[in-house]
Parts: sequence; C-alpha cells; structure tokens
Amino acid sequence: MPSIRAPATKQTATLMVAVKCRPLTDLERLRSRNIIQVTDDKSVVVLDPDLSKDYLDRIQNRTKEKRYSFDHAFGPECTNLDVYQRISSTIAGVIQGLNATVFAYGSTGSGKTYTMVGTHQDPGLMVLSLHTIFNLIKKDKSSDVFEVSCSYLEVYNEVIYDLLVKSSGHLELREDPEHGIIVAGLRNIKVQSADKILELLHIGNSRRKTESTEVNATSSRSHAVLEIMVRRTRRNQYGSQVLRGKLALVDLAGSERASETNIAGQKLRDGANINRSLLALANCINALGKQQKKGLAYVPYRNSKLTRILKDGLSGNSRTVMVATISPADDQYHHTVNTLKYADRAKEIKTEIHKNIGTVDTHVEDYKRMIDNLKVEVCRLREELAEKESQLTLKPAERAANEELIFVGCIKP
Ligand SMILES: Nc1ncnc2c1ncn2[C@@H]1O[C@H](COP(=O)(O)OP(=O)(O)OP(=O)(O)O)[C@@H](O)[C@H]1O
Repeated sequence: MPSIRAPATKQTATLMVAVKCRPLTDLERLRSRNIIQVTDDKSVVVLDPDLSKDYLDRIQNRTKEKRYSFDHAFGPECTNLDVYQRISSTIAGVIQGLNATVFAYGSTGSGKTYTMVGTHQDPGLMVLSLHTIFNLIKKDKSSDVFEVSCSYLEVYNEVIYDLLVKSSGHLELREDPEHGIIVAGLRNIKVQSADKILELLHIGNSRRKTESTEVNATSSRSHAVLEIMVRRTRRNQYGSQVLRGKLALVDLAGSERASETNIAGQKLRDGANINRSLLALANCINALGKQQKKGLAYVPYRNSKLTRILKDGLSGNSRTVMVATISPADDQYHHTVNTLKYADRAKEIKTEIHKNIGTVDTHVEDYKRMIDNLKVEVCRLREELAEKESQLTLKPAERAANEELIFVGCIKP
C-alpha cells in the first residue's frame, strides 16, 4: 500500500500566556490581604505586601510593587468559561489536524486543578475543551469520518503511571522517529462522546496522588497529562486524506517550600521530586525565552520526565497556552512574583505549527481505476476535438452542403 505524504506548510506561533488570579479562600479572608489588581484584561499589578512602606519609599522606587502584562489577565470574578473563550480557537484547530497544548502553571493552592478540571458549577478547561471538540465533530460528521481516543497519565516521583488503568505499572518514555516522544504501553481508549471522556477523567482523577498540605487540602502530588487524539478521514474522488490532531491538557503538581507546607518523610520526598521537575520546566522556559532573544541556547528537556513529555508543547509542533495561576493573598507574594516571572519569560517562546496530514492510503488498484477513467475521458475528448477540427478544415461550399444535410437530417424523422 503506497503512502503519500502531503507537503506540510509550517507557521511560527508564539506561546499564549494568560494569568488567572483566584479569589481569597474563606480562611485567607480572615488572615490575609489581597495584593493583586487586574487593572485591565491584559495587566496585573502585584502590590507590595509590606504596608509599613512610607510615601518616600514608594516614590523612590523602594517598593516591591510589580507590574506585568500578558495576552490575557483574569481577576477573581472571572470564571473558567471566561478563560476558555479566549483560548477556544486553539482547541478548535485540533479537529483540523493541528496540535495544541494547554498547561496550568503556578504554586501550590493557586488554582491549577480548579482551572483545568473545575467544578460542576464552573467546569474547567479540560471539560470545556472536550465539549468544543465533540460539538465541532458533530457539525462535520456528515462529510468526514472521525475517530477520537484519549489517554491520561500522571508523573509521580519521576515515574509515569497510566491513570486509565487500575494499579498501573511504571511506564517508560521512548523516542519515536515519526511521532516524537511517546509513552510505551500507555492505554489509548476510543471514545464516542465528551461524556465518556469525562467519565474516564473522573476515574483517572480519583486515582491521582493527592495529599493534604497546610496550603491546600487536596494538593496534587503528581503532574497529570490528558491527551485527546482526533483522527479525521476526508474522502474525495482521489482517495482519502487523514488529518491527525492532538490536544494535551496538563495539570501540574504544586511547587512549595517544605517549611511552608510543614511536610516531612515521604511527602518531603514527593515535594523534592515535584520541585525537581518544575525546576526543569522553569529552566526550559528560561532557555527557550533566551533562545528567542539571543539565539541558540541549550534547552535541558532531558532533566525530567515532565519536560520530555512537554517538549512538543514547548518548542515543537503545537499551539500552546500557558495559564499562570496566582493567589491574591499577601503571604503568597514570593510565589506569585516567581510564577509571573516565568510567565513573562514564556511570552518569548515560539513554536512551529503545521497540520499533521497523514498518509493517503490509496490502493494501487484505486490508482489504476483512476488512470483507466482518465484514459477513456482523454479518448472521448480527442474524438470531439478531431470532429471539430474536421468541421473547420472543410471548404465553405462543402461546409454549407454539409450543414444543409445536417439540417435536412434534423427535420426529417
Ligand atoms: N477561581 C476560583 N474560584 C473559587 N475557588 C477557587 C478558584 N480557584 C481555586 N479555588 C480554590 O482554591 C483552592 C486551591 O485550588 P487548587 O486545588 O485548584 O490549587 P492547585 O494549584 O491545583 O494546588 P496544588 O498544586 O497543591 O494541587 C481550592 O479550594 C479551590 O477550590
């Protein structure tokens, strides 16, 4: 079976960075002050948490107040749907054969899981994206054939587990010449509806490692990656064209300082591993940001499983959105500024996107049939042309007689 790869046209895309500030929790309202101002739909101001600064300190710039601007900024009153509406065009590309990655980045308790998974009243980006994909598929279902499958994994203590398999073993990463980094043995389940994926997501989330820390009652101890693969087959008279789009939705584990979360033993080890991979991610963001400004820089993807999995989303074939989540509480000032610092660097990151137009599986027999049909067509056109030419080369008298004959021939039955 021959395979024909259609030429892909590449386009450069810049990583989209959105910042989302959650509201103060009930507990925080009692002991913390709000230091975040989202001044417009792109700008965020982090106020100096130290109220003792006097006027002179402020005008002499001895303040820790910081200002940032991003592609989008969302205040505590914004819902996940508000965020989603700004990124939905990226998701829609998946059914056209484009890859997309959405990841939430922020310190522990800043609202990453809330943003990605959400609640019943305020569904998160994972849920909203799935509905978009299936609604778009419904529209084009009459002309094209779609196949949707999903996988859900977690990286816990630098080990990959399949969240769609009960008591999954350790999985390994492999480099595939055609598909890039793949997780060997990861279950890929075919699904017919968004509800089925949501059911799988729910099961996967119940298997995810979470712990109660002092900062967050259900703190994610692992990085979770939900991947939705859409295979679209378009049939036309020349055979079939296959488009393959992939959406990766990533909920990272929370980074924290051991002193702050009051943890020890296993939890402390988890924290060290989480921080190691988040540090590796931060280093990759740094290097990629520098690469855009100063030219080539080494990007240390291989320093963690997480960065190897996210490699495509950070520099390969993907339209990527980073949602930086922050807490408005004054005691989170350092975490907030740190998150915004990396979000600011991520704005420089560029990816190259192209449609994954797969092999056109047309049998030799199909080509033979097409050639035969074309041969018949050419013969017919040649005959028509010869007849027209002979008409033109006839002498005028002959032509008149000929036309008369044709005319007589027409009216006589
Ligand atoms: N936009 C929001 N509106 C209301 N509550 C929110 C919002 N965002 C987050 N929260 C609440 O804040 C708390 C922490 O959120 P979440 O668990 O999503 O943080 P996280 O960043 O995923 O933390 P970790 O990294 O420790 O897993 C939760 O109680 C959550 O319900």
